[in-house]
Amino acid sequence: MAERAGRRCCLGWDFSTQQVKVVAVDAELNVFYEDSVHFDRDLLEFGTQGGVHVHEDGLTVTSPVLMWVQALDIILEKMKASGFDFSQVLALSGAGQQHGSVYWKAGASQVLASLSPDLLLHEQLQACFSISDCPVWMDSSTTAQCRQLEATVGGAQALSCLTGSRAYERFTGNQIAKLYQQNPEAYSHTERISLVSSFAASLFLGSHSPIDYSDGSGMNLLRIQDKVWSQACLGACAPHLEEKLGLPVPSCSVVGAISSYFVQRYGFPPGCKVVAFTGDNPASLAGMRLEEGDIAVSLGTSDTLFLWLQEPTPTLEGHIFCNPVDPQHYMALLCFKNGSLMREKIRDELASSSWSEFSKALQSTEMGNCGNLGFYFDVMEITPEIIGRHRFSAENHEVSAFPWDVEIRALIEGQFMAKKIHAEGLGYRVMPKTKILATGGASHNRDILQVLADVFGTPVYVIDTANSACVGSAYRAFHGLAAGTDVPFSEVVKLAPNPRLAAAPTPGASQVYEALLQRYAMLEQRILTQTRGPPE
Ligand SMILES: O=C(CO)[C@@H](O)[C@H](O)CF
Repeated sequence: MAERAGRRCCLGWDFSTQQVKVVAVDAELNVFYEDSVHFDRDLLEFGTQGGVHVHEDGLTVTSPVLMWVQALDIILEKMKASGFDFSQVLALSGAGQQHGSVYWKAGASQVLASLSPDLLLHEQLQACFSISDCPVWMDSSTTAQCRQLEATVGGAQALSCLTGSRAYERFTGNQIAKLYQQNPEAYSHTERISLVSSFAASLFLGSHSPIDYSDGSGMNLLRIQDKVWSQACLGACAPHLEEKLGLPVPSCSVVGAISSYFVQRYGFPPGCKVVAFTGDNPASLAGMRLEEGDIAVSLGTSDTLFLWLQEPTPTLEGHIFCNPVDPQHYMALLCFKNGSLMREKIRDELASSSWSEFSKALQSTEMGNCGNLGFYFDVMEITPEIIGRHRFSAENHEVSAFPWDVEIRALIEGQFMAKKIHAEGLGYRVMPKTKILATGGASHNRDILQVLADVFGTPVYVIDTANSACVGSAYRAFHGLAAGTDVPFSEVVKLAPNPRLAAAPTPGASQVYEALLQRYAMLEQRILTQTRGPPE
């Protein structure tokens, strides 16, 4: 993309599972430069698939830290070769895949502080890590450590109230516990443990960057109410852990100025500020400019809900994180595994694999589906843990089949009623100004979005989130420039392009779904009781 001279800007980085990506955003919040390096395609020597190595046990999943370092070298050299004017960069921030962890070997901080501008980063950091393969969010090898952690603090619900989530295998505290137990020598040679986000920030800082509150909430270690490490959780995972983590900081913090390496090698201005990096999902919330009371619904293979919460109600489902743009508030993530996976299966089975036929079924059936309700989980659902297809008549009798058009509406209404019910279980409440931001493949189907608007009783907007973590990071960098002035994030990003209205709730929708939602919740509990016994 051509670069106009003298364009003051901020950079937003994303160290995601499959690539490192960067965008440059100008003062009018226009994205005018973007680039990326794909690990599988551009760094073949590391031999990753989807950016990771799945180990023989089928549970352990890691990524090579030097692959991430080398990817940054490649992008910066590409930007330099393209004539990008680094001298115009006022600040930068970034995102990293959540939960992953990087283990810096003793002495690394001295190397970071004295990098030679004549060499690439990866040529100088080869010996700076006590383990070269970092556990990432797809790892599920720490079940024993999860049970130990929950037992230490009084159970799963107690851990959720403390840290925002019950113990999850991918969460960093459990990964650190596993490393300490299985490789104590590497652990003892580790001077600092970073998340992927704070590791990336450290490269730009030339020193160890602190972990921010929002990404730190994905570790099962941070007390989300008072934003300090939980001594009980630290002690349950590994000794001397607090000194290896450093103190967490507010996500909007300026953590320092860019290191001289980048000034001398690439021409960044010495005063270029580094704003704390955060997790990819918190950065996406910033990129979507979610506000209090809003919901973002990512309709992909699995569906993900991003919620903005004032007062969270931690449960055994979903995750509560500290909010990345408002230190007083929170965000929540809820994952529904049977997303497009089910929508496409039912489309193929009943609508001749045609979305237009699928839409006709939604257009020809009425809101509330004459009281028919369905639960469609061909793989074990996460929220809640149910599997199979379950259909109920208006009289709550389980039936074996619905007419094709009733089945299609029952699928979509059921998916969205589940989202509303479980979002409210986390403390979410629809507010008068609430809007839903829909993203992902299914957000291109207006009839599906109409059902979403009707079930929630709120307008649905569509927004392009292709670069949401990067763009959100650039927005957070601009917000960092205003640090100390109490300018709210929403004020900093008000010039950004607005989402487009896609569907408004049908008059009378709230009345229809108020009763149906209660039945759906009751029947969901009935299925859970039948499949796993009465609640504890
Ligand atoms: O584990 C996750 C969130 O809890 C994933 O969305 C990772 O952040 C993806 F990188």
